[in-house]
Amino acid sequence: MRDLLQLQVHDFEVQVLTGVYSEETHLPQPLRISMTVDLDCPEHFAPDTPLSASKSYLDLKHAASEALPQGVHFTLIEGVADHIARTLFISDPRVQRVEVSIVKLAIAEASESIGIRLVRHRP
Ligand SMILES: Nc1nc2c(c(=O)[nH]1)N=C([C@H](O)[C@@H](O)CO)CN2
Repeated sequence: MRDLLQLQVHDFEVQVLTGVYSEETHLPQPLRISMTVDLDCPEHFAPDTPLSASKSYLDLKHAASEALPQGVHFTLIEGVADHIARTLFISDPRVQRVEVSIVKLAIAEASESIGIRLVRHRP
């Protein structure tokens, strides 16, 4: 089986303009975003291996916050997930697979989590 390095950020909350219905189209709403990125893995990580041998997990937070376009309304949260995946593929040729889960916090009636999971492979 091949070695695998996964970078992960879970339960990152961001405000995003999204929603299908007219009452949702004006105000940003909270999304809880989790991301897993599969990265080409070097043969060995020594104690002094620099960050350039891997990829910063902070890049995942950036893709799900500052890299999202300001003022753009995403009808579906699938569109938000797709934008995040594209940002991560473009940012680094070693990224082979991106998994993005999004929970739409504002629509829960009790403790349920409602949302989507998108898995993309490098085209
Ligand atoms: N697969 C999806 N289903 C739904 C979405 C969505 O973004 N992806 N959005 C909505 C509405 O915006 C809903 O959250 C408002 O109550 C419904 N279904």
